Amino acid sequence: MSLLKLEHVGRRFGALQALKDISLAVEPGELRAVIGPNGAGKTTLFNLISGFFPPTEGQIIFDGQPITAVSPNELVRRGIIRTFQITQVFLSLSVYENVRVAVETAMGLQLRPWISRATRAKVDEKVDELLQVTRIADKADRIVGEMSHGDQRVVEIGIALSRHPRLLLLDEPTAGMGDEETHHMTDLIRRLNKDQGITMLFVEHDMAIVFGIADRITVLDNGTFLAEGTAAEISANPRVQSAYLGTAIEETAA
Ligand SMILES: Nc1ncnc2c1ncn2[C@@H]1O[C@H](COP(=O)(O)OP(=O)(O)OP(=O)(O)O)[C@@H](O)[C@H]1O
Repeated sequence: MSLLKLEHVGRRFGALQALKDISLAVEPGELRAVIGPNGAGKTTLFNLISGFFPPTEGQIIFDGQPITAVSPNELVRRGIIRTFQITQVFLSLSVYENVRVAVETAMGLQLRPWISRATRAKVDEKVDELLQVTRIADKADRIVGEMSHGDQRVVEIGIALSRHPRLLLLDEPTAGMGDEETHHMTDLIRRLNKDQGITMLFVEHDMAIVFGIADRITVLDNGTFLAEGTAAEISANPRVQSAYLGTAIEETAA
């Protein structure tokens, strides 16, 4: 069974049809990229899946259940995690403290005046695990507000992981990053998908990343579904080339 399904989904904003008749299915364990030119509807698609607003047409199904009218908070509980949606990065706190607060919140401990030693040990263990997975343990004591943009986004992902995502939505995960940070983020996405089995949907403008790591790629154009397939299929698709990619693909292949 597909983890996520969109059936003829559309979204209007007044007279503007931002998305029209989008149907797609994401399988468990998939790493799916969503690409398209500016204004194609990628962010709108993420907003619909994460419950930020409902579709005006069609149906969204997650894990076999319709979620079209489910609130964002309930979707987080069910495992649809979008980085900015749950991100409460406290800039004045350290990486460790940020991840600890996230883990405590995910465990329902934030309002408890007192935490037992056993529970504290469990929290510490989970925080350590997340710092290891995201490979940011060596910066655990750094104040987040003083870190680079790339490191802050890695902390965001650590926080997202504390929620046990079943579907992780990443909106331009490498935007504004230098080469080294981009490499770290790309490697993290790949490891979370391949080693931890987290199903992911990511919007990305950097075609080298998209073609390098995505299992499948969905292409939107002007609010409509243009194509879907593997990197090889998409790069060979004449409709995609003429609508959008052309030179970007040639540059990536060169
Ligand atoms: N809340 C909104 N109210 C009105 N119009 C909106 C809203 N959100 C998006 N739109 C419009 O919907 C269309 C699709 O926008 P969207 O942001 O989803 O595209 P995108 O593919 O994410 O673009 P980009 O790559 O530039 O981020 C655009 O015409 C945009 O102006």
